[in-house]
Amino acid sequence: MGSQPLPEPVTDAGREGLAALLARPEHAVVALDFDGTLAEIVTDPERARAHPGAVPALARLAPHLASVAVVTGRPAGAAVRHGGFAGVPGLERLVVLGHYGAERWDAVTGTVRAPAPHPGVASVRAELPGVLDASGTWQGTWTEDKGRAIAVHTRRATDPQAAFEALRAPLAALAERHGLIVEPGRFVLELRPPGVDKGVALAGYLRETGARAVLYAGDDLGDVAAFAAVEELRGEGVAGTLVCSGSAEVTVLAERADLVVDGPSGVVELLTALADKLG
Ligand SMILES: O=P(O)(O)OC[C@H]1O[C@H](O[C@H]2O[C@H](CO)[C@@H](O)[C@H](O)[C@H]2O)[C@H](O)[C@@H](O)[C@@H]1O
Repeated sequence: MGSQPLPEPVTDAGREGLAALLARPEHAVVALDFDGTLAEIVTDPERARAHPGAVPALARLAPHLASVAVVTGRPAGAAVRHGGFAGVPGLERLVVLGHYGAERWDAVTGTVRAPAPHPGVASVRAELPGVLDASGTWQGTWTEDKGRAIAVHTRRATDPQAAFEALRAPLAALAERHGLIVEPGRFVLELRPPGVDKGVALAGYLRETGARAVLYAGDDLGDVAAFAAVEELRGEGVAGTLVCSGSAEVTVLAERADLVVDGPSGVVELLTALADKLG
């Protein structure tokens, strides 16, 4: 069986980023979003699982690198569970930055570090049913209580886009009343504490590891902050490659990416190609 061909970034910065990663992988971090990047989008978030090729590819790739990190809006423990990341040979140093960086799971300890919960979440939890009722009947709208944040999903609503648009303003007002922000995503509006995002989380982690190169892959609006952080870090001499896990639902990342691949299966092909090159 031959090697998986390595796709070529379309930008100079992306080509430089990939070349730096391949030249000195021990100084490189590969960081990836979970839903829509490592896992196919499904209608029920509880049923999301890492693409079957994702963990095997990461397990081959990670030993060559400074580190692999998953940077997700999910609670860190949920991402570990849905991803099947715990106890995998090769992923002994994996880190999951959950809740947009508010939580952290380290494979080396198997534990989650998290700050005290924001008090606004409990108030939002109490008021949300009333706000949803007052916003009209969006049949199929569904609430995911993530403990430190609450996500209102419209993917299963009769008109997902209309429900998303109609709920945006009332949920923003509810969040603001209690010191939270709204994080919009793929047919989801998440009410969560401010102060951290994927860019802050990723930049902090790259500084901690002393990485000189990073490849970041994402698919959704929450990943824009991570893209911006990588763009900024290029100015500080960290080589960066930005990968978009492409979908018809979100186009903003594709416009900024050095490389667009075909959803999670394309991400897995890329990870496999990198592992083949470094193996
Ligand atoms: O940062 P991510 O790893 O991309 O997590 C962001 C949100 O992902 C999940 O919702 C998305 O995936 C669901 C399962 O495929 C899908 O049904 C939903 O429409 C998507 O928005 C998750 O449920 C959220 O909690 C995450 O914040």
